[in-house]
Amino acid sequence: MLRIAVPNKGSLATQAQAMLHEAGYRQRTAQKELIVTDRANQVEFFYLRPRDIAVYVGSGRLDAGITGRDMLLDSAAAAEEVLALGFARAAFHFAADPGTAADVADLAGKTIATSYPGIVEKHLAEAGIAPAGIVALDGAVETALRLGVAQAIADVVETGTTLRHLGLTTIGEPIMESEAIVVRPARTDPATDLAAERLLRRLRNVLFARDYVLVDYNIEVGRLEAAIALTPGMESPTVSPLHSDGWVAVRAMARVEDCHAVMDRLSAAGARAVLVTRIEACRI
Ligand SMILES: Nc1ncnc2c1ncn2[C@@H]1O[C@H](COP(=O)(O)OP(=O)(O)OP(=O)(O)O)[C@@H](O)[C@H]1O
Ligand SMILES: O=P(O)(O)OC[C@H]1O[C@H](OP(=O)(O)OP(=O)(O)O)[C@H](O)[C@@H]1O
Ligand SMILES: [Mg+2]
Repeated sequence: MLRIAVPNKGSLATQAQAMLHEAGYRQRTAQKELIVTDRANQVEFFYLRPRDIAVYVGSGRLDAGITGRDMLLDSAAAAEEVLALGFARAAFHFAADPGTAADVADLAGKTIATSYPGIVEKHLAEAGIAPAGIVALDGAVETALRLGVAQAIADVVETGTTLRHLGLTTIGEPIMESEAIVVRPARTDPATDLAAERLLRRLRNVLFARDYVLVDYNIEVGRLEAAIALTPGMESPTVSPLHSDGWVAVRAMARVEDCHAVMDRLSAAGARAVLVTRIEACRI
């Protein structure tokens, strides 16, 4: 049975579980369920702290897991990113009180608080910068500055609200861009490769189904080519005859973010009954 790690709390948990559910897997119905067996799909799900997931997967005890790219890098586990999932997007930044450090080089000799000491040590070592020390904290690291525990921090920044509330400013470029990812062990067990590939294929198709819609419309044959130029589809649109002479029905896939602009242009090009339908599930 394939053994998969799923985040049990925090920014990743809800969306990771929703995605697996959309991919046709049984997910837990109560927060206290720590292991769920999906017999129909031959998969066992282990609900773990996101920070521990790369470690379990890297050790080979679990065959795959969902975690954050920053957490994978911080853990230095023998696990590899195999699919980016596009949610829990955040940047990882140094920050401090305004005026205390203009650039990352100014962090030399300063104490830095972070929940990601692995990322920070690696980044500073590569840049040849020696901090006075790194204080590893579990969370709420921004507060460490106010309490005088450190002179700078390194933390996840999404909207920047937390930094703004404390009057802090980022230093230099982001250390990295993170998002939810699927990780697999660097050395996979060949016995689970097929089942893991099936899981990845399902997740890729969930992403696809979210990104694309089906566009249907009727158009006069004489205007077909102009309309098809607006909806080229993935391979080629389906064109079917209509009962009324001289008209055809067209079906094509389009990117969800483009669909309203495409609908406007189709209407202007003479299309009638322009309909957009969400894709419930697919295998592309
Ligand atoms: N505000 C945020 N917006 C988007 N992604 C975030 C945010 N905070 C954290 N993340 C990302 O989510 C992943 C897990 O971080 P999260 O903060 O949920 O874990 P945690 O700190 O262990 O949990 P908690 O904060 O609940 O104690 C990381 O990859 C991180 O980059
Ligand atoms: O830029 P923002 O949108 O404000 O988001 C960033 C904040 O979100 C995370 O905190 P979280 O809620 O995970 O708490 P934690 O620091 O205790 O992990 C992160 O550690 C930052 O503090
Ligand atoms: Mg957090």
